[in-house]
Amino acid sequence: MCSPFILRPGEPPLIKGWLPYFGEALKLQKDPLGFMTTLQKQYGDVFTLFLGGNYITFILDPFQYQSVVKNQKLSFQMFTSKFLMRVFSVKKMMTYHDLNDKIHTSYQLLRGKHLDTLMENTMQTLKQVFEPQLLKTTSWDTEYLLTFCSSVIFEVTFTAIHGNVLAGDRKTFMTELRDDFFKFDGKFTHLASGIPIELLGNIKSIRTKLIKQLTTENLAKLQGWSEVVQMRQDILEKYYTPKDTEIGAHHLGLLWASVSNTVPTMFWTMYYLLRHPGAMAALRDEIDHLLQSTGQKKGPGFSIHLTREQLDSLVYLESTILEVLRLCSFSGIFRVVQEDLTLRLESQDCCLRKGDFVGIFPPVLHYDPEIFEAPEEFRFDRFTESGKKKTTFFKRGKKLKYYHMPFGFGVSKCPGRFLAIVEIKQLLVVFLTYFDSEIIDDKPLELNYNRFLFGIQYPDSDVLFRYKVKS
Ligand code: HEM
Repeated sequence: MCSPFILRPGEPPLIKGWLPYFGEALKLQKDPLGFMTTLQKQYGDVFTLFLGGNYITFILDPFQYQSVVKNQKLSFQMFTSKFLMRVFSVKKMMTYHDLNDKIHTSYQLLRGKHLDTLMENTMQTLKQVFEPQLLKTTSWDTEYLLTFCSSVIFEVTFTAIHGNVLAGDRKTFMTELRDDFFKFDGKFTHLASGIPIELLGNIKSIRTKLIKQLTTENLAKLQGWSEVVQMRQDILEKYYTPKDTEIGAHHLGLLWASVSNTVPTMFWTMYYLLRHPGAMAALRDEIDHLLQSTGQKKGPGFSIHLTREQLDSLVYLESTILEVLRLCSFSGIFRVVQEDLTLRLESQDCCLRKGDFVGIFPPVLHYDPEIFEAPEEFRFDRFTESGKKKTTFFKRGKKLKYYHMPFGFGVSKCPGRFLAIVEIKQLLVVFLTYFDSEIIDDKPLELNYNRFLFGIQYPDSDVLFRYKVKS
């Protein structure tokens, strides 16, 4: 869009703010939901916001999302290529569009029977992580909850997807990689918003180090790559020479996608359970019942084994995770307008300009009191009905197709969603079966909106909790 900006007929109302470049970004970051719902009351379900140098037309009515999903002239690829370049320094996606398509085909290896193998690997790593604890006496261990979740999720996910480090170096390798990863991840929104990496202290050298760890040569030192990494590598080798470090940048992208949202989801799930003993007790009951009905006794060592179907039968466990995602996801879903066009919505036609963005902001849906009663409250059984999974939610008396969108939608829907949920379920089953736990800092936490528009939000501080092997 050219400046000074003059609205053309058919274009939605524009809210520019007074700050050059940032526009309304600071207000949105301070209170994303409050700000968006105020604008919705004032301007309706369709309006354009000027944010960080971009014009983004938000469509807030969930019955209109379909028009965005179906429109072929709204591109996700253009959005994602720029993002990969800024954050991970992956350059080839900008020019080789078929590379993106090929990589997408590899994501089928994150579901179906392939997921069973990933689950097996996850259980093996959980065993490695927790077995030493189980052999300890029953004294309490005190830890920070976010630190605990980051460490376990990083190790479990990295090992399931990228493989295992040969014994000996394993712990040192994992600790160093994890620490570098979270330092890099801490500056992720800066990078995504286009701040040059040179202005971010030592992040450039940390990113270079991470990329190097994941180049062809170093990846080859890991054992048991998942099928998705194997296929990604095969595809990349057709586009790059084996020594090209950009291969490592692609793998860093996958590592980031697999860890960065799973960690805060795990954190909030544990946190809500620790602060809601009724929910914790209901989940323990559900898990105990399943273990009994599958003839599994909790012995002294680590012996649980559950299939995917058995995990899926834990409806209260799943509902708890869905509820956490509803409360803590502040992702935006974006598409780039490829040419001037008119989006036909039920209530109006909406003219859009080439190069601008269309955005959907699911938190407005997730916190809509017409869809979710008392939306601010954590209700672990919200996604259950008569002991079964609940999938029908209504607005204006009409059944909603989209009511829960922490994983995005359409072409960009998260391909790792099944793995993320299974992994969190496995960790919770292990943790609730073998350990008693208590929160120590019983202070209420808030979401820190540093990553608003990008996934699950982190808490504004860490909290202490303690756990011990059940006697
Ligand atoms: C609770 C955990 C997770 C959440 C909330 C989450 C959420 C998301 C969201 C919102 C997107 C972007 C959608 C968009 O821009 O429209 C995405 C993309 C992606 N996610 Fe996840 N994700 C999670 C875990 C995982 C895991 C475990 C993996 C494993 C590999 C993964 C792999 C990916 C990939 C590869 C993409 C990019 C897809 C593309 O380029 O189209 N995610 N995820």
